[in-house]
Amino acid sequence: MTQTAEPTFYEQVGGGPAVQKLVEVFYDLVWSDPQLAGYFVNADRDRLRVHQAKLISSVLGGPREYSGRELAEAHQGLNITSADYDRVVEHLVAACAKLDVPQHIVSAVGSVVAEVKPAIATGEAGRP
Ligand code: HEM
Repeated sequence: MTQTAEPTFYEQVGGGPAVQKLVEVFYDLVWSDPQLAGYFVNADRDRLRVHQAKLISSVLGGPREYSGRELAEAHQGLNITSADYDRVVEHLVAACAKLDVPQHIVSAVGSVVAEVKPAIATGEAGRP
């Protein structure tokens, strides 16, 4: 008996090279945004790209090899505000649009991103 599996989102967007390109375009937008650049002054950008690509690929049903820190731990102490979080999500959506990621996949990623917001955007209360 054979069953044709639906291609995963990972396969639908074009696999590893497409995810890598997405991460590149995404961080180009984030890092050149004066509203956000300050957060990344001390960040190891190469490691960030690698971990983000693995995380996105796993979210899209690709190889699950994310080995970075838990998101709450990775962003702890950065005091990321809700507005800045939303701004990063805008850049992620813009990067998806630029690379013609199908809308149903962008929506699915958007849901995941909304779910993890409380773990990442913890800075509001601490802001002057
Ligand atoms: C949209 C949801 C987000 C996801 C999925 C995400 C994902 C990640 C991942 C996978 C890492 C790497 C963790 C590691 O290397 O162990 C990371 C680190 C980091 N993220 Fe995010 N992130 C998000 C939102 C944000 C936002 C909104 C900001 C700032 C405005 C931000 C700033 C940073 C910084 C500065 C680091 C590096 C921390 C360090 O090197 O110590 N992230 N993020």
